Amino acid sequence: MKKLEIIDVTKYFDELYTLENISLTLEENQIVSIIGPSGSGKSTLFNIVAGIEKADHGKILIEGNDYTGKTGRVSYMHQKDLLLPWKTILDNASIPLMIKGIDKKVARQQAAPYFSLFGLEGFENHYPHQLSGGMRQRAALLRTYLFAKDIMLLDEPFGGLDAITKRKMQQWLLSVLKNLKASILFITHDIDEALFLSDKIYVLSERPARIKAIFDIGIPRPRDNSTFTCEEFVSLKEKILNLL
Ligand SMILES: Nc1ncnc2c1ncn2[C@@H]1O[C@H](COP(=O)(O)OP(=O)(O)OP(=O)(O)O)[C@@H](O)[C@H]1O
Repeated sequence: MKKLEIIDVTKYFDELYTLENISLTLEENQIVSIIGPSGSGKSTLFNIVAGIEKADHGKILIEGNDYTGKTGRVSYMHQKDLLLPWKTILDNASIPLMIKGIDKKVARQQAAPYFSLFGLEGFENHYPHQLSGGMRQRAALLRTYLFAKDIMLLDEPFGGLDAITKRKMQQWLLSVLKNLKASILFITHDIDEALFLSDKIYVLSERPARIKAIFDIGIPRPRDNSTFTCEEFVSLKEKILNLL
């Protein structure tokens, strides 16, 4: 099933031509990555999907319904985790439920069962500064997930992490997705990351961003460390590198 369709989206910021006829499809339970040069318009595209920014032309369909310009349907996580430093991890995770009008106590009760799946069990009452970088990102991912469980927009969620933590987080994300039904649109500058995680990769051009190429990633799952050196991975990586 098509969870999300971006149809022919064009965007100008005054004279600045940013997105040119972008169309993209995210199927249910897929991870689709977007790779493109800095400043090409990837975050702008996410803002349009989230309804925060208006497109000059084009549509956003979610499960076939028109969500162009509407907020609140998909969850969205930025590179900087933005956990509130004065709130515990449990209270941070409860925020999206409270935004939806759920009482604080009930929100905590609903968020708590996810802590073990997100590798945060025992840290419910800790504050963000007491957690490692990877744990903070998992907490931010949990908070994002609790806002809208089925469609998540992740804008370089592991961009600020060291290489080893990043690799662990990618593996963790794939394993956790076996238990959570979620469709993910993922922005990254990291080709290895895109290839490791994705079912499909869209490569964007310099601004105005056009779709330069679309790759279906048939690398078998489950993926593990050996994925990074398999023939298909290496050959796709070379093709993408040549496009950027
Ligand atoms: N609100 C805005 N007003 C004017 N220009 C904007 C606005 N938001 C973004 N831009 C411009 O649009 C272009 C695309 O920005 P955007 O942040 O979407 O790129 P990006 O591909 O996400 O970049 P990066 O990979 O560096 O995060 C940039 O030139 C940026 O300066």
